[in-house]
Amino acid sequence: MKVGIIGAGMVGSSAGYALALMGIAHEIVLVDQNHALAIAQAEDISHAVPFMSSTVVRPGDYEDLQGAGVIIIAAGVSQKPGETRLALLERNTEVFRSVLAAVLPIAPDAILLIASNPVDIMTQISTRISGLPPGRVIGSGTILDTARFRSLVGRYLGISPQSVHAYVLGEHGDSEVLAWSSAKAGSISLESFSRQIGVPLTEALKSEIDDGVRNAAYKIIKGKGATYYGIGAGLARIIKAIVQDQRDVLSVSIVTPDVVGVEDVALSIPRVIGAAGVVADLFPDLADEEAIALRRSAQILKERVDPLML
Ligand SMILES: NC(=O)C1=CN([C@@H]2O[C@H](COP(=O)(O)OP(=O)(O)OC[C@H]3O[C@@H](n4cnc5c(N)ncnc54)[C@H](O)[C@@H]3O)[C@@H](O)[C@H]2O)C=CC1
Ligand SMILES: CC(=O)C(=O)O
Repeated sequence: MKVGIIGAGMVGSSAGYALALMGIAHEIVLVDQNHALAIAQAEDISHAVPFMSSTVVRPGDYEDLQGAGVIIIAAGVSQKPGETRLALLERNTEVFRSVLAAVLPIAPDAILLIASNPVDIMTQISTRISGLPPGRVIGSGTILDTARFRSLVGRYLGISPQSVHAYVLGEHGDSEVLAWSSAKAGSISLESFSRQIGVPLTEALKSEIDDGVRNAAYKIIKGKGATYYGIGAGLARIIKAIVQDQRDVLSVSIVTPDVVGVEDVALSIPRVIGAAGVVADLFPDLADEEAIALRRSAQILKERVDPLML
């Protein structure tokens, strides 16, 4: 499959690098308004290819995205230290209007994979502007937050993050919800697992993990200016599910008809992803306080997105 990446900055290039290492696309085309950057990133990534795969990585213009199966949109501005994702909304909405106007006539059948922040709202705007079915306009949503959650829980419990089955729901942002009540280690509830191995899952420990997940981006951006390796791998993981029609359950954001009583809002819950994009939504069983927090998260997004949908 040909994969297009619009925005060859830190996130777009990291996704390209992860994809090239995984060898799941036969061609990757990098497009950026800074064409010199796209040329340099494509050349640099292509030098990793001989070690791992045979993917062709090249810079291009919008016309070169013709025939792409998936197009990542990672163009726009990113957070400065201390800035929230929602603060990027106006600036990135403008960027998306021009990017979508350029790409949709060239690649009308591509699945759009949105990374730019605030990712849930950019996903909803892209769904509206493109007129594509919601399952074909996928925001990376909380795929990264879920990875952070699994990583921290795995570290505390002394098990592989891949054996931790736990999701972050709602906004990819400050109001996100860690779904502790449905989290499992293997097939065992976290509560039972932690008791059995003698590592009690105290409220203090949960609160520390919550802070580690919710504030990871702020801490990383303060330390190095941006986050990109995690989301780069997450975007590549979503594309793998599409290219290989894997029917994986991943937490991603699409416009959803009803989320705990909030209608038509893009946010993350676990969803089944295959060749056609998102093919099923899964609503986890939640504790009462988690359902209330998810509703609040949905409302926060809805209040920001509704004025843009007029
Ligand atoms: N979804 C997630 O989990 C994450 C999302 N992000 C978001 O991803 C976005 C990109 O972040 P970075 O790559 O760090 O930023 P960056 O500044 O390194 O790259 C952005 C690129 O977009 C390009 N660009 C801007 N306007 C454009 C246009 N109209 N057409 C084509 N290209 C255009 C710029 O030239 C630049 O190369 C930000 O909105 C950031 O907040 C960042 C990390 C995680
Ligand atoms: C920047 C961002 O959205 C993240 O790292 O979660």
